[in-house]
Amino acid sequence: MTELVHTRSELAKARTGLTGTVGVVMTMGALHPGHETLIRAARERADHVLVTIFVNPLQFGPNEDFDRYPRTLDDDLAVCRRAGADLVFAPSVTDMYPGGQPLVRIAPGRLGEELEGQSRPGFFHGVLTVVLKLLQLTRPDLTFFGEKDYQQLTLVRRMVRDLDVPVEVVGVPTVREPDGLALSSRNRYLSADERRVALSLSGALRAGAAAAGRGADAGDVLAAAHVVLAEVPGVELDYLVLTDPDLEPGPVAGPARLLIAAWVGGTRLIDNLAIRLAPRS
Ligand SMILES: Nc1ncnc2c1ncn2[C@@H]1O[C@H](COP(=O)(O)OP(=O)(O)OP(=O)(O)O)[C@@H](O)[C@H]1O
Ligand SMILES: CC(C)(CO)[C@@H](O)C(=O)[O-]
Ligand code: BAL
Repeated sequence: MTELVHTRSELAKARTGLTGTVGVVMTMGALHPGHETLIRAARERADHVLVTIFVNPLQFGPNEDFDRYPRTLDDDLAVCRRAGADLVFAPSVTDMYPGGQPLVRIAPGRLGEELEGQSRPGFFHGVLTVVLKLLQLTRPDLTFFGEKDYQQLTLVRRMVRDLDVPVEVVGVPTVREPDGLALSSRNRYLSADERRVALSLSGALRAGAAAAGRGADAGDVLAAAHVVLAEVPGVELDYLVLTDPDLEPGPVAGPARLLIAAWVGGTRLIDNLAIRLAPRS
């Protein structure tokens, strides 16, 4: 059975009933099979699974899609039930931020200002602040994050390490459509034509990975990815970078990560792939 609670006092009461280990999956709702995979991963590792559903205003910029972000609680509950969640916490904005906008926020540091943070100022302050609040409220042993949001996963790991938060962060590989498109709640904004255009993001990443497999260096990996993007009109590239797997600055060799963000019509999409470069000689 999946119990639904909305307030922090209901959560506190329901949480005391969860004996044994607890795994938490944090989401903004509009659940899809990517989220379901996170819930099932939590199911395998923990005695109880708690899902949070909260569209966090703190991580949206003034011109972003907070108001139109899909809110589909009934459908989301069906997904949670099917995937075996025990408890769903779907608070209101007032319940999460009873004093209004928090004065104290988590500062994500250098990495929080790059890539997603450069295009979405304040984004990771908002994400890490709500993630820490949800960790305090739910007190899990394990928490599960998707590799689709790779920089977010990396920063959550860093926060947990740097601030000694007593939780294990588990990364879950990206779930894709059969044609390669990374599942994302924002995919529902795409028209059929835009969806075809959006395939060039994963196509570019795959072309980069294939070039690396043929022994290409970092420059040629990026060039191979750019070729795919150049073939498809309608993609407005934000960034395409090849970086260290921990997103540390400096030259890249051996294991690496290729990350992309682009606009397709009015929708901003992200994706990434693990790449193995030949070691530097
Ligand atoms: N395709 C996917 N594969 C694996 N994990 C995913 C996938 N999509 C989302 N997740 C993970 O689910 C969690 C909640 O993400 P969120 O609710 O923002 O969904 P989303 O699809 O990323 O939404 P959006 O389109 O708004 O970015 C995050 O840890 C995210 O990385
Ligand atoms: C982690 C998160 C639930 C925080 O609002 C959100 O950024 C998301 O859904 O990835
Ligand atoms: N999927 C991460 C949350 C966001 O894009 O707002």
